[in-house]
Amino acid sequence: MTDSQRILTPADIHEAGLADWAAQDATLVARFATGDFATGLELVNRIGASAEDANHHPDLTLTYPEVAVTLTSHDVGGVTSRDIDLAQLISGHAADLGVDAASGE
Ligand SMILES: C[C@H](O)[C@H](O)[C@H]1CNC2=NC(N)=NC(=O)C2=N1
Repeated sequence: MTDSQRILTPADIHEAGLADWAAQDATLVARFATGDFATGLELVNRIGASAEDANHHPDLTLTYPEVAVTLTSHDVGGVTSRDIDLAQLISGHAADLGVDAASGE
C-alpha cells in the first residue's frame, strides 16, 4: 500500500488544518457561497481542471447560490492524502475567486 492509499485518521485530517472543510463519515465536505451561477460555474471549471490534473475527482453540486464538494478516495473507501491535497487546491480556487465557505445549514 502506498502512502496515498492509506486511510487517514481523524487526527491526520485535523492536522491538515483544512479551514473550509469538515470530515463526514469517510469523506471531506465543503460548501462555497459563490452567490450566483456564473461564479459557481467558474469555480466548478477550476476544480475540474485540478481534478483532471490529479486524476482524483470530487462529487460536485452546482446551485445558484453555492457549490457543494465531497471528496473521498473511492479505491480505498476513505479519506487519503489525495483528498487533502485536492481540498487544499479547491480552497485556493475559491479564495482566488473571493468566495468564502458557506455557513449554516
Ligand atoms: C482509473 C483511475 O485512475 C481511477 O478511477 C481514479 C480516477 N479518479 C478518482 N477519484 C477519486 N475520488 N477516487 C478514486 O479512487 C479515483 N480513481
